[in-house]
Amino acid sequence: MTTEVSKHTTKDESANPEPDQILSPRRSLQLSQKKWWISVLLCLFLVLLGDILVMLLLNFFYVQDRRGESGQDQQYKGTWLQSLVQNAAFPILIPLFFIFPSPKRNQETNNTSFLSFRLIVLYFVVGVLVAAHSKLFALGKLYANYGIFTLISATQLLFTAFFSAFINRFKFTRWIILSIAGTICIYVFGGPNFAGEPKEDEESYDIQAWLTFAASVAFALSLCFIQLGFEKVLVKTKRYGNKKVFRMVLEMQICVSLVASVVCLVGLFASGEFNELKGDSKRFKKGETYYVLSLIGLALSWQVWSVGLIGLVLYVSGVFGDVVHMCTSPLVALFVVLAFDFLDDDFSWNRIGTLIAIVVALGSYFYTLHKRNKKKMVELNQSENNVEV
Ligand SMILES: Nc1ncnc2[nH]cnc12
Repeated sequence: MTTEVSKHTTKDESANPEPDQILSPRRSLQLSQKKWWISVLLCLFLVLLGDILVMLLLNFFYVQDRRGESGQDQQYKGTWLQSLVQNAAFPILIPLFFIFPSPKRNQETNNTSFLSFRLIVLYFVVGVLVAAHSKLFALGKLYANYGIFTLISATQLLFTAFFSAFINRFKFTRWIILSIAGTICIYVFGGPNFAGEPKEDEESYDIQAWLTFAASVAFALSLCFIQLGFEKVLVKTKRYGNKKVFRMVLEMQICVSLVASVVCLVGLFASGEFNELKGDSKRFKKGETYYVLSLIGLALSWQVWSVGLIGLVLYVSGVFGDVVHMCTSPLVALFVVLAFDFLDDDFSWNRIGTLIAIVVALGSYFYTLHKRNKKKMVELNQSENNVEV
């Protein structure tokens, strides 16, 4: 399988040995697999942290902004701003991009172009998809009951699996299928409450369904194209040799967010929403300073989430990234229950059940990854034995 688990040793690397390759191939593979597990766990933690912070701050924002009390039709406004906030804090990643190391320079990585035409097209397409799902999810959340939003947005994992099968030639194992099924149940039954829901007489389920379906498709496609970009396009620039390094995640996130932010900025001005910002900040219960601070906090939290998610796509796959994102739902709900006291929210039995189910859903995916790593080790041992004979 080529789409999952980085190819730990390649011909190119053996031609230009780095410290790892001076060790025996077996030890070197062991080390790179250990590094790979640490990277995966770190990205998983970033997705969890990002998901929790985003939902806490979004709830804070919608509790404070009193849009239902304004007397005008404010309920569905402010979504260009929300989608801009989801993407706009990417400049904080630029210093990190220069801090994180690139693979050591060698003949292959020396004379390489920074951007190729295909890479520019990829960043543009993914940027537009990200802007689209940011805007559509932001709108979908406001049109009706959040439980229905969750139910429909659970299709994002089905779409991701479907598109991955074609675009990334993703191979399913029975453990991955179990993990996907478990994740959908966890997401549907364990989700948090959301303070931006409209009053019952304002709910519009039809519009919500279409917006959320479209958002789920755009989100799934963006994950698959990001994976394709890492495996087939970014690799071809040869800037990173044949390695999967964290710098690639930062490059992808910075370039994609730049495009998405431009699209959202155009939307913000073209829709006239920009002129309403002053009124929005004045309506905020805690005052303008908290309005600005909550938006800054949201923008930073979205970056944490995105970097973790794109990291999981790089190290594992788009399907795994989505599984992790959706599995965080009950933990997000737990933090929302602890932090807010609205809608008689409590951590009910179904949520406790989904918390336990996370172990099964993530465990079965991890089992597949562990088996693949083990298979690589066995193959290496066999090839070493063959050489010795
Ligand atoms: N993937 C996603 N699922 C649900 N809500 C989202 N908001 C932004 N991205 C989302």
